[in-house]
Amino acid sequence: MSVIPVELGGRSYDVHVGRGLLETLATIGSGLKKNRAVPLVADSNALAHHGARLIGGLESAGHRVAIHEISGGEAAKSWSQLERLTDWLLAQGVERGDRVLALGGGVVGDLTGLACAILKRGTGFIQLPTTLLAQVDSSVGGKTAINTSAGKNLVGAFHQPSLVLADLDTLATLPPRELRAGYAEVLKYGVLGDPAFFNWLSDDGAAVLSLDPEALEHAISTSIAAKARIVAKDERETSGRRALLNLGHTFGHALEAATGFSDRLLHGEAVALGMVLAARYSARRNHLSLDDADRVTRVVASAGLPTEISALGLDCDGSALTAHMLHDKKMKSGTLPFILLRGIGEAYLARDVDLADVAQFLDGQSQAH
Ligand SMILES: NC(=O)c1ccc[n+]([C@@H]2O[C@H](COP(=O)([O-])OP(=O)(O)OC[C@H]3O[C@@H](n4cnc5c(N)ncnc54)[C@H](O)[C@@H]3O)[C@@H](O)[C@H]2O)c1
Ligand SMILES: O=C(O)C(=O)C[C@@H](O)[C@H](O)[C@H](O)COP(=O)(O)O
Ligand SMILES: [Zn+2]
Repeated sequence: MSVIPVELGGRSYDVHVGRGLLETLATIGSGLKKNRAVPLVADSNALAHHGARLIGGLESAGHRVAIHEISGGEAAKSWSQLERLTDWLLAQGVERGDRVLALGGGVVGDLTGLACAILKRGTGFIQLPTTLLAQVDSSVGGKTAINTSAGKNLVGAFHQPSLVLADLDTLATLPPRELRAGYAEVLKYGVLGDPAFFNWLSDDGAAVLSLDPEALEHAISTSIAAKARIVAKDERETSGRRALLNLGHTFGHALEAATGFSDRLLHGEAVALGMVLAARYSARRNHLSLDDADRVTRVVASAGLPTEISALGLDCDGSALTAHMLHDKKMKSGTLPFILLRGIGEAYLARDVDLADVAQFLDGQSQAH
């Protein structure tokens, strides 16, 4: 078991990583109240597989639990689900000092986090991530959001949880495709800032994907620690440091929009392909060697993640993809910075990228393979 602090002054919290954690929630200083039922917002699959351990542990400690179930992936990050959830939390009589539990992947975490950010202008919540992606990324750092018809995560807030429990036992029931999608965000930490981690993943990534206990814990703890360090320095993405966590996302979010936020392309898959595109675009600008761009492509491909736009069967061209990027939250004074690479482990913010050139590059990518 390891405990990784996220240092944010008065809003600091710990991320616990280990096995059998869900059943111990009530005993690890979680601040849950006993005067009314603990509100649990749960992904339906996570609830079916792991709810009993969590609820059993809470009930043995004298808590009652009220459950709000959410089903259905990315589509649940919507205004209608946000309204349903906030109405339910109000009906439960939730107070600001309570702790709402979010059990599930990034979808439930993002939705619950946003509901808690706006409920009574700020209500406490605890992240109980049950996907690899949520454990290494979305449960940490306080970005919360829903999607709108204009694009991805366009309505949201920064709202930190008070505790995160990443229970590795939950990953045993995760579909292989979801595990690979989460692995894309693990790879991201190596590509953006940690060449030794990238090399380790290139050599031992298969052990992570086969849920080897030691490899898994190392990959997850290293990823969380990397994210915690960045978030502690730039919580609200103002200095440019946190924007590096967006590596692969400028391309990725546009691809998610182009595929209608559907199961055709999961968020992690879009990030994987987006990282490959960021590496190839960096090479096009002669900032990254072709050899390093190929290394990124190979490590993504060897995890069974997508590396070619052409395989998506999109019916839109490069300029349609760059049009989606115009809503990107990094946009400043009409210019969109891109996270590009000078080397593996050396991401930087490029503020001089011409979107017309990106569109041309994307057209080339769609035809190249
Ligand atoms: N806030 C952030 O910083 C941040 C970071 C990265 C990603 N995200 C967001 O996270 C979302 C993606 O999250 P995700 O990949 O976890 O997807 P998800 O929440 O949709 O979960 C993926 C699938 O796994 C199922 N599932 C969850 N836990 C399970 C378990 N233990 N066993 C079996 N099935 C299980 C779910 O029902 C769902 O079908 C995207 O919306 C993305 O934008 C946010
Ligand atoms: O925590 C961050 O910062 C990230 O950028 C992590 C990303 O993996 C995540 O997908 C995030 O939600 C994207 O943020 P957005 O600001 O581009 O919506
Ligand atoms: Zn992401």
